[in-house]
Amino acid sequence: MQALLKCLVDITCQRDHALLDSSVVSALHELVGAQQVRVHELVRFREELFVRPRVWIANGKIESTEDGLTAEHHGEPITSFPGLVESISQRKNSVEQETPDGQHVLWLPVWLNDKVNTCLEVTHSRPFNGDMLRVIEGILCVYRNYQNILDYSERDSLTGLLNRKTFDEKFSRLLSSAGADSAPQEEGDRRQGPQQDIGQWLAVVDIDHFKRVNDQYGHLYGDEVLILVANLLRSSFRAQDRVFRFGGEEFVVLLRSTTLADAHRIFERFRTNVEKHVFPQVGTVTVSVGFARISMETPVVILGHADQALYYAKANGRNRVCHYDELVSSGQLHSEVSNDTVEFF
Ligand SMILES: Nc1nc2c(ncn2[C@@H]2O[C@H](COP(=O)(O)OP(=O)(O)OP(=O)(O)O)[C@@H](O)[C@H]2O)c(=O)[nH]1
Repeated sequence: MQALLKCLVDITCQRDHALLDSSVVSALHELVGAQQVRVHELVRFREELFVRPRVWIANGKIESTEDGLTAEHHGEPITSFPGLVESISQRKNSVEQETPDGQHVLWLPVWLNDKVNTCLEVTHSRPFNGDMLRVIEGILCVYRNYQNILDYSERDSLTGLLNRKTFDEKFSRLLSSAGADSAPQEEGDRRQGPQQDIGQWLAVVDIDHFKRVNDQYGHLYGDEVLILVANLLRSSFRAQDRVFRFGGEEFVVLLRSTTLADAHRIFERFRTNVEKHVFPQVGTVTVSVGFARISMETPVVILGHADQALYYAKANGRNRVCHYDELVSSGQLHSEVSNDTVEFF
């Protein structure tokens, strides 16, 4: 009883998804004597679902995959885990399986509004008995409720995108984990051509003449446009990219591990997706995008570069995508740090 209470206290004092995952893994390991506990995330890539371990316990030590910009690995196709497929397709809370080497594996999808983004995998040397299952199900309920609360504080209530507070908290961490990937290339790598020049990219997206939408159609239609643009953002980028509502009609996208040519193509595709979309009552809406490479500079500088490219796009016709380095090298923009965003960091 005391061990259970201690685990509940540990779980409910967390203010961060990664720490919450770790405390749930430790709790299940301790309370049911599980040999292995893993938290997986389900990632959709090219219409296929993949299972990617996020946090697990190995030899009594908690391990995790960093939420890094370089996290390109999609994981294993979900079809490699028949127990998980069965639990999701039959909308079960858990499915137990015995492996060929006599281990017992319990798959537990974390259902949130009929959707599963996360699941737990608990492995034990013995079959799970009633007491163990009751403890696991109780911890799973606390985990689900707490994930809901954390989601609520990390997300913008209108669009459901990650909010600016989350960006401020996470960007420095994402930058440090992207450090190695963003380091300047060696001469030998550079000779392989621009296709090898993989980078991480930050874009600031702003709806054009949004004030006119509010003034002409009212705030309710303005809000509807924000929600629809947020949906287009979600569907235009990959699961491992991150999209934030930064405030008002401004959004920030972190695009992971791609070349400059692809970054251009991806942001252009998003821009045309918005341009082609028919917004109820309002009709056509366009967006301007400024983007910059995520370098070893500080977050303020990187955000400032993307902002400068955005202002250039706004001042030069709107409904376009501009890249900071290209504007600087072509002499259209002078290299200087915008101080507009300094207050955030
Ligand atoms: N409906 C709605 N409007 C918002 C929200 N947040 C900010 N706005 C409005 O967004 C508008 C932003 O206007 P401006 O900054 O002048 O920019 P703009 O009209 O988009 O013009 P450009 O950016 O120069 O193309 C203001 O009218 C704000 O009131 C929101 O949550 N809902």
